[in-house]
Amino acid sequence: MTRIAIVGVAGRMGRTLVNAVQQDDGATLAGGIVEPGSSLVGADLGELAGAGRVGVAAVDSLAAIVDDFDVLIDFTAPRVTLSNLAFCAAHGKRMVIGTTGLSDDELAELDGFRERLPFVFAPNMSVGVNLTLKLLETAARALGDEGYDIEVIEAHHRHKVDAPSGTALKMGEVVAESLGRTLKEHGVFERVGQCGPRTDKEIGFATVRAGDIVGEHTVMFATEGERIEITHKASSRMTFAKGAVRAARWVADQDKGRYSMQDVLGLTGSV
Ligand SMILES: NC(=O)C1=CN([C@@H]2O[C@H](COP(=O)(O)OP(=O)(O)OC[C@H]3O[C@@H](n4cnc5c(N)ncnc54)[C@H](OP(=O)(O)O)[C@@H]3O)[C@@H](O)[C@H]2O)C=CC1
Ligand SMILES: O=C(O)C1=N[C@H](C(=O)O)C[C@H](O)C1
Repeated sequence: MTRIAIVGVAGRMGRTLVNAVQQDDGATLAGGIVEPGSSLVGADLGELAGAGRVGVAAVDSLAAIVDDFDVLIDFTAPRVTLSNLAFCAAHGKRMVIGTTGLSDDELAELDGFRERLPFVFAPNMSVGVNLTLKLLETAARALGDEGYDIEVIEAHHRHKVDAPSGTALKMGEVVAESLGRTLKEHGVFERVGQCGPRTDKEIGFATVRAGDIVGEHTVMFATEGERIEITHKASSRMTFAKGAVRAARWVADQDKGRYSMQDVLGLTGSV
């Protein structure tokens, strides 16, 4: 039985994760962390998540539950996640990280933990998106150098704080790598005013923020006379949460290292 603690347990993903852990026979809910000083300290995690009383109270520090859990699931914010990595590395814990919006420097800092603890880091934990990454690799190899323009379009709820989404960036990276390009050189993240026609090799990104959209991603391959669109639509956060719990059970048996959802799902290859 994997003992799981959830940080950011009052958030959209945190609450969904409580339900996902409760529904998983191989996992047990060992703790939940809210922001320091939060009025939710002491609240029952199940009641917080609308899952009924579970008898585990929210705390506001990892130190308060350090002996209770094996794996920490973290869907919060970049600086919070990096601080939790340091804590988990120092205390022999494992992590599953879904946080997006890390800067290049923050990504380098995160990567530095690969020799200090086992952790899974993925911008999208759904099985569907991770399969889509494989489809994109195949499509890019077949179409990308044949005059097809590549655009990535994503839509999310009005509360999302980072853009483009981590998933959109990952999709762009997979396509770029398959074609020997980089997003640094070929990514186009803004078009406004007299920006001129598109160049052949650019990979464009477009972002929608509206209402309660859970998460939608399309990669378009367009040329004269036809257009191929590969789309994934999430309609419930439970798809991410179930993936994260699966990753937590998996990482509990791994050696130190940084892993992706491709590793968890056994989808071999470069993504
Ligand atoms: N990889 C994946 O599959 C997915 C990734 N995500 C990513 O997960 C992240 C969170 O998304 P979402 O749940 O929608 O965001 P929310 O804002 O709903 O949740 C984040 C939570 O973290 C809490 N928090 C902030 N600082 C701390 C701290 N120091 N200690 C404990 N808790 C803290 C916040 O508390 P407070 O409200 O008090 O500020 C909030 O409850 C985003 O980066 C998002 O992109 C989302 C869905 C799927
Ligand atoms: O913030 C969200 O909600 C989501 N974020 C992730 C991302 O940035 O890709 C994954 C999912 O699309 C939902």
